[in-house]
Amino acid sequence: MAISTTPQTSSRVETLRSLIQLLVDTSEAVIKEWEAEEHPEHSDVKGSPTPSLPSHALFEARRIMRGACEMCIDLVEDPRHRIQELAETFSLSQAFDTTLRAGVPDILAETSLTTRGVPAAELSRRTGINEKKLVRIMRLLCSGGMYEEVKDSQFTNTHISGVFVANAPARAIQCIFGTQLHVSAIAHLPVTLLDSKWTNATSATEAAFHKAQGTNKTLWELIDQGDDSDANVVQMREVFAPSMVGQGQMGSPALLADFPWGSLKEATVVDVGGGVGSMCIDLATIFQDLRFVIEDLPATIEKARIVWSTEGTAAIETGRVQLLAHDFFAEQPVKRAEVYFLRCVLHDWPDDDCIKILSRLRDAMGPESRILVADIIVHPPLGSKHLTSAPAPLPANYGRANAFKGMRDIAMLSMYNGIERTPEQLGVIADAARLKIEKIWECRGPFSITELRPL
Ligand SMILES: C[S@@+](CC[C@H](N)C(=O)[O-])C[C@H]1O[C@@H](n2cnc3c(N)ncnc32)[C@H](O)[C@@H]1O
Repeated sequence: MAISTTPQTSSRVETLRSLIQLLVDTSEAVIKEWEAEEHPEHSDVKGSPTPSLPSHALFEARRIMRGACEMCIDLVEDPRHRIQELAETFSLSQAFDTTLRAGVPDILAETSLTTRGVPAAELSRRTGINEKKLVRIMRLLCSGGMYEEVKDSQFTNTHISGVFVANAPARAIQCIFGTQLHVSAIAHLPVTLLDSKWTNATSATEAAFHKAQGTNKTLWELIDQGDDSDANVVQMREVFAPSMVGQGQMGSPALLADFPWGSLKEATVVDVGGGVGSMCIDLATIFQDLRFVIEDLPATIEKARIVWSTEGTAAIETGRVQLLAHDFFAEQPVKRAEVYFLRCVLHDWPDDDCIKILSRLRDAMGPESRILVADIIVHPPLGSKHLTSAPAPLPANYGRANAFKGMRDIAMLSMYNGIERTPEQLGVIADAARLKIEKIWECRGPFSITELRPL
C-alpha cells in the first residue's frame, strides 16, 4: 500500500497562499516591464543593453514566477498524473526534434503569412511525414506551447517555435540533443548507473555514451580523428561547430552583458577549447580593443578558419584574432594573457581532467591574469553563499525554474562523466589547481561566469 506523504492541510494552505501572492507580485513586475517596452520614452524601468536580454527585474520576476507556477502545480495536481507526465517528457522532446528536423517552423512561418494556419495535409506534403501521425505529434507539441492549432488540424508557430524560424544555429543546438550519439547515451544511463562496475567509473571514457557505443574514445577524439565511415560520427562532426554558435545565441547572450568586458581594454583573451570562436565573434564586434587567441583541436580550428574567413577576415589579417591548434592538456603556449576563457569546456570533463586543464593555465598565468569559466552553475536546493536565493516558499534555487540546469548536468554525465558544477564543486577543483574563486558573475540566463585567480 502507498504511504501517504501529503503535507498537513494548514501547511498546504499557507504554502499555496504564499505562492499565489508571489505570482500576483511578479505579474505586476512583468506587466510594468511590458509596458516599459511599449513606451520606452515614458519609462523609469532601465532597459537591457542587449535586445534579446530581459532587464534584471524581468529576469528575476520570470524565474520566481516559473518556480512558483510549477510549485503550485505540484501542490494541487494528483501526484499519480504528475509523475507519469514528468516521466514521459522524453516523448515531447522526440516529437519536437522530429518537427525541427522536418523544418516545420520555417514551413509554418512561410505559409502562415497568407493563411491563418497551415493544414496538416499541406504540412504532411512538405515534410513527407504521414498526415495522421503528424497531427498527433503537432497536438502533443501544442500542449507544450510549441505550436498552436488555430482551426481543426491547422497549425501555426507560437513565440516558442518562432525562435527556430530561419535560425540554423538554434536548430543545430537543439538537434545535437536528438542525435543518435546523445539519445543512446542518455537511454543507457539507467543500465550504466545500475551496473556495479560502471557506476563507480569516473573516467571521461567510461560514461553511458561509451557503454552504448562500445568505444573507449571521447566524443572529441571521435570528432577530431574518428571513422569517416560511421554516419553518426560524421553527423556529429558536421553539426557540432554550428551548434556551439547556437548555444551562444540561445543560452548565453548575458555572458556578453553581465561581465565588464569593456574594463579589460586591450587585453588578450585566450579562448581555450574555443570551438570556432563563436563567443569571440560577439566579443570582437562589441569590444573593439580586445584581442583574441582561439585554441582548439586541429579539425575544429580548420572549421574556425572557414567561419572567420566570412565573419572576420580583417581581424585575422591584422592579427587581432589568432587561431591556434592546441591540446589543452599540454603546456599553454600563450603566457601571461590577461584572460583565459573557457566556455562549455569544464562541464565536459570529470574533476581530475579539469584539474589538469586548469593547472596548465595556472602555470601560464602572470600576476594580472584571470581565468573566466562560463558554464551552467548548478544552484543547490538549499542555496549557496555565492548565489542569490529565491524568496520563500520557493526553495533557494528557484525550484523548477532551474530544471534545465539539472537536465544538462545529466547529459554531461551520460556523455563524458562530465558535470555542471555547483560553486562549491568548482571551488574544489580550483583549489586543487592552485586557484581560488574570486567572484561569480551571476548572469541573466543558465550560464554564469566564475572568475578564478591564483591562490
Ligand atoms: C562544448 S565545446 C565548447 C566550444 C566553445 N568553447 C564554445 O563555447 O563555443 C567543447 C570544445 O572543447 C574542444 N576540445 C575537446 N578536447 C580538447 C582538447 N584536448 N584540447 C583543446 N580543445 C579540446 C572541442 O573540440 C570543443 O570545441
